[in-house]
Amino acid sequence: MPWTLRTEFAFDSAHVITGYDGPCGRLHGHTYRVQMALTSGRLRPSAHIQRNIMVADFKSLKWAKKDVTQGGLDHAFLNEHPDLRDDTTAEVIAAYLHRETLRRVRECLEPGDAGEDLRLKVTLWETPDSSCEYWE
Ligand SMILES: Nc1nc2c(c(=O)[nH]1)N=C([C@H](O)[C@H](O)COP(=O)(O)OP(=O)(O)OP(=O)(O)O)CN2
Ligand SMILES: [Zn+2]
Repeated sequence: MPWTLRTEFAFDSAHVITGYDGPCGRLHGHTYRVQMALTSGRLRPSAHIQRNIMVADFKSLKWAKKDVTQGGLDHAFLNEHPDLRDDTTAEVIAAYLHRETLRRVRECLEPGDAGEDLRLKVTLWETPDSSCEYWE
């Protein structure tokens, strides 16, 4: 694929891995770091520009850094999130970020463009030395 768009951001959230026999089973928080890598075989317009000059708008990959009251994951209690609930591992959060980001990117495509060439890899760091990658 000719283009890979990469962007990184962070969000701060609290969580409990429900049922975990150890410290992660108690309420605690992380500054999660995320890298989104979106590969594409062609360039497209975005919500802000009509010419075919973007893989996707960087803004569309960074929705999760918004406050939880604005639809993101910042300053959230992740266990209250309807897509996460008890299972707030890095694996489950990374899969959710992947699913929701691709849904949002596809929602912005022009009629007739299914975005079959788009491939997304999400890397989520829960701590500076522990991360999870999710891609299809
Ligand atoms: N496969 C997974 N294992 C663990 C996860 C996870 O999401 N997936 N999460 C946790 C806890 O949330 C914990 O807060 C993070 O674990 P860890 O990297 O061990 O963090 P520490 O900084 O506390 O590590 P130490 O090196 O032990 O100090 C646990 N496991
Ligand atoms: Zn944790």
